[in-house]
Amino acid sequence: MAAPATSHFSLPGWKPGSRSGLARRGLMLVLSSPSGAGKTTLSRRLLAEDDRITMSVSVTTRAPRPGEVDGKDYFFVSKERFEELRDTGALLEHATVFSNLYGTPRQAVEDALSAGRDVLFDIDWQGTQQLDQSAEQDLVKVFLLPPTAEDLEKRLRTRAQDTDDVVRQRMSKASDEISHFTEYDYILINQDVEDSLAKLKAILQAERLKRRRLTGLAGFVKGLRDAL
Ligand SMILES: Nc1nc2c(ncn2[C@@H]2O[C@H](COP(=O)(O)OP(=O)(O)O)[C@@H](O)[C@H]2O)c(=O)[nH]1
Ligand SMILES: Nc1ncnc2c1ncn2[C@@H]1O[C@H](COP(=O)(O)OP(=O)(O)O)[C@@H](O)[C@H]1O
Repeated sequence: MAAPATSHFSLPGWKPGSRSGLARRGLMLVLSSPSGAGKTTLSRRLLAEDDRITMSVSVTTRAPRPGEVDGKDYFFVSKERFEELRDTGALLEHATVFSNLYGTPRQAVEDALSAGRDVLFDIDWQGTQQLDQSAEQDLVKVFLLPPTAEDLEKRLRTRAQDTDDVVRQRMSKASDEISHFTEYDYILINQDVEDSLAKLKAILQAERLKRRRLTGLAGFVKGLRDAL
């Protein structure tokens, strides 16, 4: 006998009320770019508009910029504390960027993923390579490019949070950073924030539908076929 029309809501693997429907593994969305291309801006917008993704808050030995909040933008730590975290395996990946140490706390990422949430990372190419080795299947790698070199410099200057020396240092590293674009799955030329955000959301939506992430799919399809 055919099952009642609503019975698929109780099929294994189907989460009632969830917009995506099927239970799935959380994914790890990485945003990398040369400094000033717009990672922080896009990350904030995405987090504000998508309640299924959590930011991975990195630890760093860099000094806070004006307005940056400890525990929200970064965990600002001493070099000694950073080394202790790194040496006790508390970091999922770590790298030196612009003479400062940066790393991703492991526990928060594992907790979010096991709760079925997605995690957003603003990390450089070195960290991305390390995540690729440990979590390739869960990783979605997006690289942002500035539309022009002039735009990049203007953005670094209008952010007005770094000294002239720091801006110069970041501009001179930009070409090296950009050379890693081939290691990424998606490229966004960040000319217009709204347009880039729409594209980033489209990437996320499509990646969430990848068959291999849908842990509830086999049970759902089995239930569906049994009912046919
Ligand atoms: N590998 C790695 N890179 C990080 C991490 N956190 C931040 N970064 C990168 O470090 C670089 C400098 O970051 P930041 O000092 O905030 O400067 P900004 O990119 O100009 O905003 C950027 O490329 C970040 O993506 C981390 O936990 N791991
Ligand atoms: N598409 C864009 N068009 C114009 N300005 C932008 C755009 N994206 C970001 N910005 C500005 O550029 C500066 C650097 O952006 P930010 O998000 O801090 O870059 P990143 O995190 O990659 O270093 C900020 O002042 C930001 O408001």
